Amino acid sequence: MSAPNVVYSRLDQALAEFLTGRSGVSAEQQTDFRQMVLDLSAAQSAGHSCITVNESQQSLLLSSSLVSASDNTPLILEGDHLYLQRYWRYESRLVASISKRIERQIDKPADLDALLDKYFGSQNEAEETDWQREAAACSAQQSFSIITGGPGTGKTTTVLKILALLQEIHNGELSIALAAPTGKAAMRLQQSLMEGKQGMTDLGDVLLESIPDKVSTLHRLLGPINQSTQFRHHAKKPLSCDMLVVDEASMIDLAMMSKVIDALHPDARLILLGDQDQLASVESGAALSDLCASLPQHTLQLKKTWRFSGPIKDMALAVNHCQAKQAWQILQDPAQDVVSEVVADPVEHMQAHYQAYIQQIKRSADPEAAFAEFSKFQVLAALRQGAHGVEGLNQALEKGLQGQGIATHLTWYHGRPVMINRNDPALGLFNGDIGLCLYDAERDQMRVWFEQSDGSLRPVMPGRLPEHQTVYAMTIHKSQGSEFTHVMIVLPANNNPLLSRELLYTAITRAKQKVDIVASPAIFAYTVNQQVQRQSGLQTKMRLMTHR
Ligand SMILES: Nc1ncnc2c1ncn2[C@@H]1O[C@H](COP(=O)(O)OP(=O)(O)OP(=O)(O)O)[C@@H](O)[C@H]1O
Repeated sequence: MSAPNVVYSRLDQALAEFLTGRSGVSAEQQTDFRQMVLDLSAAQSAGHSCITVNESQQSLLLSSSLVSASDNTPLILEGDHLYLQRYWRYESRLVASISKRIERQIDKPADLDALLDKYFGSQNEAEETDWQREAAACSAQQSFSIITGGPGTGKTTTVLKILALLQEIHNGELSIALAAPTGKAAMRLQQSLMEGKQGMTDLGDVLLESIPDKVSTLHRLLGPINQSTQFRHHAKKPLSCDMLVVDEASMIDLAMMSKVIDALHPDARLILLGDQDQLASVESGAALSDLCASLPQHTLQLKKTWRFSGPIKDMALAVNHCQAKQAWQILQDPAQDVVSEVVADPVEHMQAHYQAYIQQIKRSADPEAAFAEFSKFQVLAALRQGAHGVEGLNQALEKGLQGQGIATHLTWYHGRPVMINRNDPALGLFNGDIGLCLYDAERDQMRVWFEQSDGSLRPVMPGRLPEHQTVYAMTIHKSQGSEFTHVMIVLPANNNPLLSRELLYTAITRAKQKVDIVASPAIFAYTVNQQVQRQSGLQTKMRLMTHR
């Protein structure tokens, strides 16, 4: 049976036709076979790694030569989970390499307790547990660990101390690599590490220099091969580092997670940092939350928030704990204006808050000043399409800006903000990077400016940009790994299966100072009550593997 409201893409249909034609099942079974492939293909696009099939479907599937329980057929049936071979392999490889890694015991370093005291202070039994210290103790003795926690819980601070502590143990000889899934996330981690290191000068130059602060994207770390989904580094040609730290790990999809772990030397350590309550990756899999659930002894959750307080934190917690009524009350609370409902027309609200940016670019074409204004406010929409989706909001805003003399009828106009949608390592641009198009009067040229990881700006000619889109509004998915001073969150007017608590939580936690929300009470409550359920066999496989 097909799931309600599923629209099958042409790719789903073509795959179903192709496989059914070669399935070898009887004519009367072909309709059911085709339906299963359609559902599997659509599920994949929706982020699931597999679908669950009942017993009679299993016997039908096993009567086809295209289905087996091992890896040499296009479809794999493992228990009641049906996979496309590729995703089954990613899951299996990931489980096998993590299992090998966690079997490796690291002896407790002799001076570990003293070093933990040095970096985290001594832990008195009567005091509440210092989870940062616990995370460090865990990571120092395990070759695979996950440190999770909401924004501002000290993940970066903790990892910096862990790196210093391990370098002390290893006489500064560990080769450490740092990475994040997107350019933006890499840049944020790099900035936090540089700031953190400035506060640790008493460690001495030699130790500080052994802690890297250059962060690369996962793509760049693995070494992309043009026109291919393969990388230069893999199990047979592993990365040379002794230790890898990956931030924003909730954004890593199953395929990438499997490739990253494959590319690590079997003796290398891995620390994943992330917030397991955030949205899972856009692609298939919810690898971080599956791994956290499967490996509690390797997962440390930081619980105390150091940066956030007040209504943004209260709102994020209420949403995360599925307390729709409390969250709505915070939104309506007249005693605070940090988190508020937008009652005006969303496009007018948006236009009003982009005024500072518009006035800035009218005054000058200085890219630094333009970025400073642009980064103060960002619209995050739940959906791509529709009047309240990214496309509708961007179009309506551009139309409004024409009245202010901004030439938005042109593709490239002075002030157009764009977001890159595809990695272009040769050009040094990555999915999620934001550029501002500014008119250079001296050259009589439009140039698009991008921030680099060291904070400097560089121009690129518009014609050279990889796939991109206008970005006054961006999807919440695209905002992962970024922070903005003030965000405006726009939910659609009608219920939509893409709405979820994780989506809203991710959007709220992007804001540093202020959150405005466009939503009816009913849509808001619906969103808070919906939870993303991703079908995957990762937890089952991990359980089986670790209990062998
Ligand atoms: N144990 C601590 N004592 C005092 N301040 C702390 C502690 N841990 C973290 N902080 C402070 O809290 C702030 C947030 O820490 P940090 O950037 O490490 O959090 P994070 O979890 O990495 O945040 P994000 O998810 O937003 O990247 C920083 O200013 C940091 O100095």
